[in-house]
Amino acid sequence: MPAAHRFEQLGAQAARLAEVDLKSMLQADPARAGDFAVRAGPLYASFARQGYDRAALDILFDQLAAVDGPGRLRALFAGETVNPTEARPALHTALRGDLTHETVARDAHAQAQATRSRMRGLIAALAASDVTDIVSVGIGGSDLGPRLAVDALSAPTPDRFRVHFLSNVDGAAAQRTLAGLDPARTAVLLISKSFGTQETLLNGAILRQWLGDDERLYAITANAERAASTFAIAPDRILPMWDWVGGRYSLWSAVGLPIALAIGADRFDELLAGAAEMDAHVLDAAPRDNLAAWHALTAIWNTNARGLATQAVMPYDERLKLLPNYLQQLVMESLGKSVKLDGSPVGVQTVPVWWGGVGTDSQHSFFQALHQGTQIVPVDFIGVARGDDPYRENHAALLSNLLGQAEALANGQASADPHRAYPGNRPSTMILLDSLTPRSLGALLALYEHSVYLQALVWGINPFDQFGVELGKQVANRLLPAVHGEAVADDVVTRALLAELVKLKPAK
Ligand SMILES: O=P(O)(O)OC[C@H]1O[C@H](O)[C@H](O)[C@@H](O)[C@@H]1O
Repeated sequence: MPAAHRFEQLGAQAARLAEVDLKSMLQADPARAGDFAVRAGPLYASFARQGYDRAALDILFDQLAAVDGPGRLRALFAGETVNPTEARPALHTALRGDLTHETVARDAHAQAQATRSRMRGLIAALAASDVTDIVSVGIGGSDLGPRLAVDALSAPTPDRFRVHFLSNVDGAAAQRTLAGLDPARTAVLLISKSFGTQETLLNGAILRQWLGDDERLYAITANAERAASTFAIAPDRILPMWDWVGGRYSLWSAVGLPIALAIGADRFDELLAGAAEMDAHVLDAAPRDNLAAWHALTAIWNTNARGLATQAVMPYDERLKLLPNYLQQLVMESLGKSVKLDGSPVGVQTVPVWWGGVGTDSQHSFFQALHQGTQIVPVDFIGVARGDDPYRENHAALLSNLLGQAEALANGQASADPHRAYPGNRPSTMILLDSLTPRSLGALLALYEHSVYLQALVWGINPFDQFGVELGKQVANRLLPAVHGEAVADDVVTRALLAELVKLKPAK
């Protein structure tokens, strides 16, 4: 059956269920609470509050079968060219496990292992030195994953190194990062797959000058030549990346060095092991027992059957507050496409806008709109069973808020006063972690990676390229002389704005 017909079938299911609300679906079929849930390693996820029923789920799982989900997962792990527009495999799974006997994946895994032993050597050398602070310079995939994992997994007071991140090209970011740091006790990591990223090159130049000494300057890159030529970094201080690892899938590689410095090499290995455990689950579990399949098909349901334009992610754990930022890149850079692999239009909606914030803070800002606004926003709630802080009453309150919000969104509450009525019927997925550890975080992030891959299969798009980010960079580069006042911009609006910038700039 052509893809267009499959999406029409989904639309018909949504139309059939349009007048049925979650509360009555659960009343009619209370076994959903147990049946619409999947456990995988340290994670448990409940999809019981999504607006599909068993018949609609059958159609959804048919979608995955129609695009050979299991076969295409094997192709990903085996190192087949799953990124055809750049003629590359995407072997992030080989960075953390050894799940295929194919030569390409085996070689990738061996290179990753060799690099991890070099990382251990570097960490040991830095630990034996006077260095107390690490500045990690990178942006996008060379920043968001390490930043999230360091924030999520660091002890309340640093074990050995204080790790700082510098990404924005705004000089204020460099100024703030460096304030209070001592160059003699700081090591700098320049992380850039391409070593051609403007932000990282400019900030790298600032940091190199500030350090005044190349000894504590390191690079993690797939372009060692450029790191050596532009920053004179010696080969023993350059760790490799490879073109078979996408930037937003790279925290498992040497890009994760800030993580390993912050939490130790053993715990970094546990993060990889947690991801590998999820990889094994996703590869081996039948579609109906497969957490990534459920998660991906839920996204397809909300986007294509229900036409929902945004998706929120709400971690109820302060340590996961950067998860929405990380997922915005992983999901939206991967799935923000409108053409299929063959260049033809997808013909249906692809990625919704991903956004979110930490609970409970978000309850006091935008949850009003989730409960009573006109837009239906599906939510991924993320909770952690065991808290690690000493404040047990706070953790109980946190969990009751997590459960309470999801329940209130689903069930609503009638009132004679329309201002005080809660319509309910607002869908959410609940993802629970046993505790926040390297293992569970690794599993959670790998789950999202695989969900993204499966969504891309259903839409027929390439989740591993990101040509959309290039044009803006090119135009910005062209405009640099005009910003310096050395050229005139071609575009009439840009020209007017540049003139206003000159007028607005206060004289010193
Ligand atoms: O690691 P780099 O080559 O410096 O790239 C950093 C980031 O910038 C690019 O523009 C892409 O949008 C990202 O996918 C990438 O992670």
